[in-house]
Amino acid sequence: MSNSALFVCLGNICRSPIAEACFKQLLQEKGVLANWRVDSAATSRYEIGSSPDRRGQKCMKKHKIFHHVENHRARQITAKDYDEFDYIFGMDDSNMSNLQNMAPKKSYKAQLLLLGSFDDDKSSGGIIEDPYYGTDDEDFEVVYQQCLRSCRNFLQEKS
Ligand SMILES: N#Cc1ccccc1-c1cc(NCCCN2CCCCC2)c2ccccc2n1
Repeated sequence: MSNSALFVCLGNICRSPIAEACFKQLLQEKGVLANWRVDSAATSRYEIGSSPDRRGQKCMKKHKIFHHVENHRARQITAKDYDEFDYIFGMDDSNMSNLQNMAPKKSYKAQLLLLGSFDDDKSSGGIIEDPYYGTDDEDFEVVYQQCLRSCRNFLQEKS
């Protein structure tokens, strides 16, 4: 059974830490978290070393999932990640094209997947928008709900 997933967004401080935390929470509820390696990363170098965005922290604390990523510090994806992870999830089309362009020239293990493609609510067209310039908690709550539905459906499809 494949057991490693990397969640990726532009800066690794807003969307991908929330997705990582949702995925870990679902695995913990299923009693299989110990079987998985789960992490998150950025396509850019914008925020390397930064903690998750404070608005995202607030949202994750509200949903009691911040403990899964409270020690996370933003990092940029590496070529090694493409051979170490079974699944690499991007959040939007820009992430997906960056992931394709940053991939090693040779073949690699990871499947590159748009996380929102697993969301049964199709109103966002599978895109989890960047909330960085979002002005309130609502934007982060929308990201959280999209990530939770998508991660839940992905795990159901896998089992
Ligand atoms: N870029 C863009 C962009 C476009 C549309 C919506 C959001 C963003 C946006 C902007 C950010 N940082 C501000 C610009 C950073 N500097 C850009 C020029 C190089 C030096 C760094 C973000 C930081 C962390 C996570 C997500 C972010 N997302």
